[in-house]
Amino acid sequence: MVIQTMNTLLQSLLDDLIGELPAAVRLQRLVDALQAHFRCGAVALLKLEQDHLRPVAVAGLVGDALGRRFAAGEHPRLAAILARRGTTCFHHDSLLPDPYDGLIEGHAGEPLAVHDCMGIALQVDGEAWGALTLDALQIGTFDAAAQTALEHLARVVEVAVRVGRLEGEARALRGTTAAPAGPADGAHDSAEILGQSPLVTELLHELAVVADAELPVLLLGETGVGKELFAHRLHQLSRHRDKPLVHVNCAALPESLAESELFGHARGAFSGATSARPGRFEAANGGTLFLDEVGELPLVVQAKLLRTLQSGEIQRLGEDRPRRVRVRIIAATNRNLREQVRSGLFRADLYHRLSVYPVPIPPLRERGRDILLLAGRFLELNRARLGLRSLRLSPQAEQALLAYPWPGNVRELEHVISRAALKALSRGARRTDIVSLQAEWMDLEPGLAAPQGGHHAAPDHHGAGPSPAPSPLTAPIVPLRQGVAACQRQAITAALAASGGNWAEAARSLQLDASNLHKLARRLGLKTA
Ligand SMILES: Nc1ncnc2c1ncn2[C@@H]1O[C@H](COP(=O)(O)OP(=O)(O)OP(=O)(O)O)[C@@H](O)[C@H]1O
Repeated sequence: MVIQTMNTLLQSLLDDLIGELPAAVRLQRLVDALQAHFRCGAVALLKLEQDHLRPVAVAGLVGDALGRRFAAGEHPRLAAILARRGTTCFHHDSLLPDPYDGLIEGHAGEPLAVHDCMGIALQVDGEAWGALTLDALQIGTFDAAAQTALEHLARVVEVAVRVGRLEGEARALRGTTAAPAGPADGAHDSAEILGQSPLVTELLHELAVVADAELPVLLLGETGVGKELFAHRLHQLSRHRDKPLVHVNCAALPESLAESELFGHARGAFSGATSARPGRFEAANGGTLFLDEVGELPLVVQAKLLRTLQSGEIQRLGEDRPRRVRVRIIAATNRNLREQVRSGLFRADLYHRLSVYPVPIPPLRERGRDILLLAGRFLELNRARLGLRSLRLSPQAEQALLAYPWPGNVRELEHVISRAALKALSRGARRTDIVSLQAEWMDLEPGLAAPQGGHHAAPDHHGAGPSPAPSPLTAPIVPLRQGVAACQRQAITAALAASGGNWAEAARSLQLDASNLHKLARRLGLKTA
């Protein structure tokens, strides 16, 4: 790459500031330009959130780096950078551990070569915003001139962050986004929801739009896709975010107690009711009631729930007096509720009430490289929990994670990484090593087919985990048509994963016409619309 002079660099950064660019793209271009200008291995722009730093744009770091969080207290270099205003430089002989040990792209699993590192704290609107860090694999890259240049360029980065923030606020004021003011500075505004694939970005946008309406929302998706997380997100984005969010796990409510749990009871309403007690509806008054696993609600309770939704009133068990409640309902299920209605397990009228606004949450296998972002988060959590210097994925493990259909979704990914990290230790990895998790430690079933139905029709079972895949010799003989469908499903899922959920790109890689791909995906149950 041509090394730009300071003037041409400033010119192109200013052009980006003036131009209409999504804030995240502007920050990424900035980081790429800094990497080229300083001729360094890696650049990271990190946002300070409470006590940890979250990468919002990186260049030269492995794919999962964006999903990681670096606790300032655990990384003395980052703490030192944050503690002062100017450039902080660590020379190659510094003994302080580097937060990016093992994370530099192209240096998979090797300790970082002796290198220089510098960083600078960033302030926006008079407050600490985060930091910019640069790592070079060549000693002496960050001389006095480079350190001074970083001080000038850090001001441009601060301006870019501020412009992104102001643009976000302006959009919110114009009402082009329903999201309440949040970190609109180009950083991925998703609290703890990780994901940058088109499907997740679209979903977050949809949640922001629907959050403020009083409508009930029905979150649909396979087990472990994050329905609970998205329900919390909806509540946080709603105007009732200062009011309670009450979580009810309908699957854990015994039929005999369900009514009093939801609606409360009067003193003496049943034996053991020694005092009057409000139910979950009253507890959620003014806020949100999250009915998790709503498909498991007993039919008798479904009838009472329907009455409450229709009238906006509840009646405590053993009381005649109705009480008014104002509660926003978010329900979630991994069941196919329409199927449940057909088989008489779920009331059709309640289904219609709850499904005014159904929100399908895409399964992990359709989120492309989000798998690596999430893996990065879980790697970092395990690294800290196990007290390891560095925990990363081998290139083969990365590929294996991207190709696997994830029937248990994000929860399964979390468990796979934790298990593999423990396996690494049991195989003799030392805490001071850069530990690379190997594909074979993940115990991913080869050739496991994706569950049928895609995210629009949630599967009809709970906690689906991977079932063992038979070897070709022991595989049962299946009708050829069924075998071909399984094969097609797998190829489409893999292509979608590789394209980050982009159907046009997936069609190209499968050498299919896009409309034929859509038709085939619908026929295979991978898509409904
Ligand atoms: N996008 C995401 N970013 C970060 N963490 C996630 C994301 N999605 C899911 N998780 C994590 O995955 C785990 C499972 O998520 P959650 O319990 O919300 O799934 P669920 O769909 O409600 O599952 P179930 O249907 O089995 O109840 C949680 O630990 C959650 O924090």
